[in-house]
Amino acid sequence: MVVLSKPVIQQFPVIKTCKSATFFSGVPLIDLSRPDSKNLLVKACKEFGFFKVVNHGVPGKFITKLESEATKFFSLPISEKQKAGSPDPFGYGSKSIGPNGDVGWVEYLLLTTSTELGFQRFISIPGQNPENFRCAMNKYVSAVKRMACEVLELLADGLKIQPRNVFSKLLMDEQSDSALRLNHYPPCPEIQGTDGRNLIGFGEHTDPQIISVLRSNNTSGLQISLGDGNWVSIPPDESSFFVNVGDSLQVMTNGRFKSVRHRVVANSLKSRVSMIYFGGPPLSEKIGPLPSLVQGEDSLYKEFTWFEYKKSAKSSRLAANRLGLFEKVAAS
Ligand SMILES: C=C1C[C@]23C[C@@]1(O)CC[C@H]2[C@@]12CC[C@H](O)[C@@](C)(C(=O)O1)[C@H]2[C@@H]3C(=O)O
Ligand SMILES: O=C(O)CCC(=O)C(=O)O
Ligand SMILES: [Fe+2]
Repeated sequence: MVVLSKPVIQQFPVIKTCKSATFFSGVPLIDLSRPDSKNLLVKACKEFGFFKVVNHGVPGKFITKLESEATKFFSLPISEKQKAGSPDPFGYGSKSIGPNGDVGWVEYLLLTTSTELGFQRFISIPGQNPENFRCAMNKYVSAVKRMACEVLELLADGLKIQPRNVFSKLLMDEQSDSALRLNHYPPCPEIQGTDGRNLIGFGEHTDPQIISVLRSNNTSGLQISLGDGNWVSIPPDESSFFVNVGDSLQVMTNGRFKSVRHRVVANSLKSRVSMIYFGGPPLSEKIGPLPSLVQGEDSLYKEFTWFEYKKSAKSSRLAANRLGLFEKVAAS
């Protein structure tokens, strides 16, 4: 008996974005070697919650090494990749994102950066040298974390708040709950010629953590919401990093910085590989608007621990407004 499966386009969410072929030219560009970057950073976080970083100090060889380890992993047969375990919360996932029914044209590895646990998954995978992977991941994560901390310290300076490590200390903490995600979006030839319709690779969402640092190969796909209902496509740049403000930083800055809504659409011809570092606080850390940022204004959010927020995020759909539950109701 021949079993005919439904075309991909009928199995995955599609969106209509006629303007996806034109790239957005307004992405704030932050040159970390320039002395004026702190003010530009603050402006970018207020306006978009998103920016591109150049002169970032992350050695190119760390980037290429981890990308090649990721590519090697994704080219293994599915039965081998599944030996990394399912992503509950750390492991290999394909087409399903999170525990609540979200799907996308993507496969990924989700790993914790904090303990050996992140690498143990690789011990049993034939064709994957765990030591090479561990080394590539360690070097990449340390360098990206250093850059993320520099950005966070410049942001504290730009906001004129003290101490300047008020945000970065959360990532530097030994207990920091940070993660690394390696995403692979295979090309999807079926969508070619399906006029203005795009297959969802990773559906729209905001990142719950403090800051996310994304690097991808030169394949397009990332889009951000401008907050006015319009979505724009981000031109890929393999030598730069893209940074997202996460929900926790939006809360700590009492809404000054915007946690950017973003998504990825699949490409019909080229494969996209992205590597995202999610800088999160320790699980027991209390997250709330910083007292120095609520002087003379209302505090917009209730305080929560990162554990509480993660728990609540875990039971939400990808596109949910997760911060809604923690917003204070304005007094009338
Ligand atoms: C649908 C989900 C996937 C996610 C956990 C969640 O329940 C809601 C938040 C999602 C997200 C988005 C950013 C990151 O990719 C991620 C690792 C995170 O911290 O929150 C994912 C979660 C996931 O894939 O488990
Ligand atoms: O893969 C990408 O380019 C972005 C994915 C993303 O937003 C995420 O993993 O949270
Ligand atoms: Fe994201």
